[in-house]
This record gives sequence, structure tokens and C-alpha cells, in this order.
Amino acid sequence: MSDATRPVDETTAAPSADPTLAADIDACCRLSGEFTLRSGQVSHEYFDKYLFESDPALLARVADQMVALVPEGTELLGGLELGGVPIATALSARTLHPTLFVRKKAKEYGTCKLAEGPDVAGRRITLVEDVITTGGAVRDAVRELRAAGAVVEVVICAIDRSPEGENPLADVELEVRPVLTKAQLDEARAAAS
Ligand SMILES: O=P(O)(O)OC[C@H]1O[C@H](OP(=O)(O)OP(=O)(O)O)[C@H](O)[C@@H]1O
Ligand SMILES: O=C(O)c1cc(=O)[nH]c(=O)[nH]1
Repeated sequence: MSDATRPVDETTAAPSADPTLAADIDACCRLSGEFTLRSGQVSHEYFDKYLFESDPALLARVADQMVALVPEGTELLGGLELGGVPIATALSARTLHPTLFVRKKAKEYGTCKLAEGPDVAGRRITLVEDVITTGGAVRDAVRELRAAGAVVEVVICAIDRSPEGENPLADVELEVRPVLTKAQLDEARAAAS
């Protein structure tokens, strides 16, 4: 088949949209109860990312949707401990960018690294996170990686549950590119009920 006659979906690298992903993720990992979040906030809802990350088909669908969100010029992906690591690994298998595994705290023996993998100095890193609420975990990582000489401008996340219409990471000049927002998950939930 010539390029001129090939259907558009076959010529683009990005996979087509996944219209049932929000409903499937919501059904799989939204929990109700009382949860203390990383930030100290108390919430009556929690997205247990490990429930989708442990499902190979769902993890693959999330990673597929992330491919088109990776900015041009990315040299390394950076998955944040712990939940960001499997997602970054799945994404890396698709885009073939090498991946860093970014610890919350540098290891205290051996290589003593915060970011496991290739050297970060002077490299353009796109972060990969599971859930963003206040952006605190991402902010900590950005500061550490920039202090080590990395260029970090974008974070891709599976679920952005930060307040709608605001960029929780504007203060550190980081763009947030979510696969799913809380509003999309709420909409999918409402449609399913
Ligand atoms: O945007 P924030 O307010 O920082 O909240 C979101 C962060 O909180 C969770 O981290 P946790 O330490 O529970 O993660 P883990 O299970 O991935 O280690 C989540 O995985 C994000 O990293
Ligand atoms: O803010 C958090 O700590 C948080 C919220 C959420 O929905 N899921 C999660 O894993 N962490």
C-alpha cells in the first residue's frame, strides 16, 4: 500500500484514542473511604494506581496513551518511585527512550544515586508519574534533578486529580500532561451509573 492510500491511523506513530480507558481505570482503581494523602490532605476518594499497574492490559493502555504526550527532544524518561516506575518502563518499551528510576531519597550506600540509570547532567528528562494531587512529589524530584544539571520541563501522569484549571507545578515551571483528569474520571463514572 502506498503512503498516499494508507489510512491515517496506520501512518501515525501515536496510537488512536482509547474511549473506554477512563471508565475502565475508574472502575478498577477508584476507592471510597477516608484516606490520608501524601500531602497530608484527607480525601474520601483514592485512586489506587497499583490496581491498574498490576493489570498488564490496563498498564499497556495507559502507556499507549502516553506515547503521544512525550515531548520532542526528550532524552530520558524519569519514573518516580514507586508507582511511576512501572509506567515509565512500559512507556520506554514503546518510545525506546532510556528510563531513569527516580528515588524519593538517594540510596545511602553503593552508588548513592537518587536517579538510577544513565547520568542526568545536561540531559532533557520527561518525568512519568502515576497520580498528581498537589504536585509535591513531582516538585521534589524536579528540584533534585535540576540541581544535578538536568533539564526538566514536562511531567506526564496517568491521573491528574489536582484542582481543575490550575497547574499545580506552575511554580517550578513544569508542564503537566495527563492521560486522564479527575473530571474525565468523574464523567466516565457518571455515565456508567
Ligand atoms: O501530588 P502529591 O500531592 O505529591 O501526591 C501524589 C503523590 O502521592 C503518591 O505518592 P506515594 O508516596 O504514596 O507513592 P508511591 O506509592 O508511588 O510510593 C502518588 O504516587 C504521587 O507520587
Ligand atoms: O495524593 C496522594 O497521595 C494520592 C492520591 C491518590 O488518589 N492516589 C495515590 O496513589 N496517591
